[in-house]
Amino acid sequence: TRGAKSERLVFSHACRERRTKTKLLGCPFSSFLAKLQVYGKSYSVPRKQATYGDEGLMYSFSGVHLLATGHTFNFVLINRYNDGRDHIGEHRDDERELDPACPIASVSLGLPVTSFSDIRMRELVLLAHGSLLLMNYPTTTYWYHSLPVRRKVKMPRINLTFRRIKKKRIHFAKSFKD
Ligand SMILES: O=C(O)CCC(=O)C(=O)O
Ligand SMILES: [Fe+2]
Repeated sequence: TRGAKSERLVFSHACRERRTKTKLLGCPFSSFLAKLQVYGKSYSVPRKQATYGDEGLMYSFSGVHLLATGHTFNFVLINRYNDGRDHIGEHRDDERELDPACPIASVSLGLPVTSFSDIRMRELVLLAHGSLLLMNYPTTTYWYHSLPVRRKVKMPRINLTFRRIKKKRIHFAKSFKD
């Protein structure tokens, strides 16, 4: 549990709200503003950036060099919750085909009222519209979470979870189809 907690990385609008007890423990974003060069002049990049890609790959623009963190996703699961009656029960994303070394990146779009809870740590996280929740190992294996039914909610919400599925399983799925 301690390990799971210290590994969890959260970045969302929710982090700045008092309603969540979850602390901003770390962020995959650069801690400094990079300098870019435009027509020989140096400017601070007016935003934070994070990279995902094959380890060692680098993307450079205007004198800024972004090195990939080594995490790549090969699968995205899109959940559409039509209204507050659609929900997901308590679960862990610990399926065997998921590569546990790869974080799960969860992007929430739509109604910002949805909460995400850990049953053992009793934490509530507000997943705001546009928020990114990054679940690092071992969070994915140990962290229970759910979206309970909210009968008063009439608006839809979409959630995208970017994951990495082990290649072996992909081959298995292909041969199963044939
Ligand atoms: O919709 C969400 O925020 C959670 C989705 C989820 O936990 C899952 O698909 O495994
Ligand atoms: Fe999940």
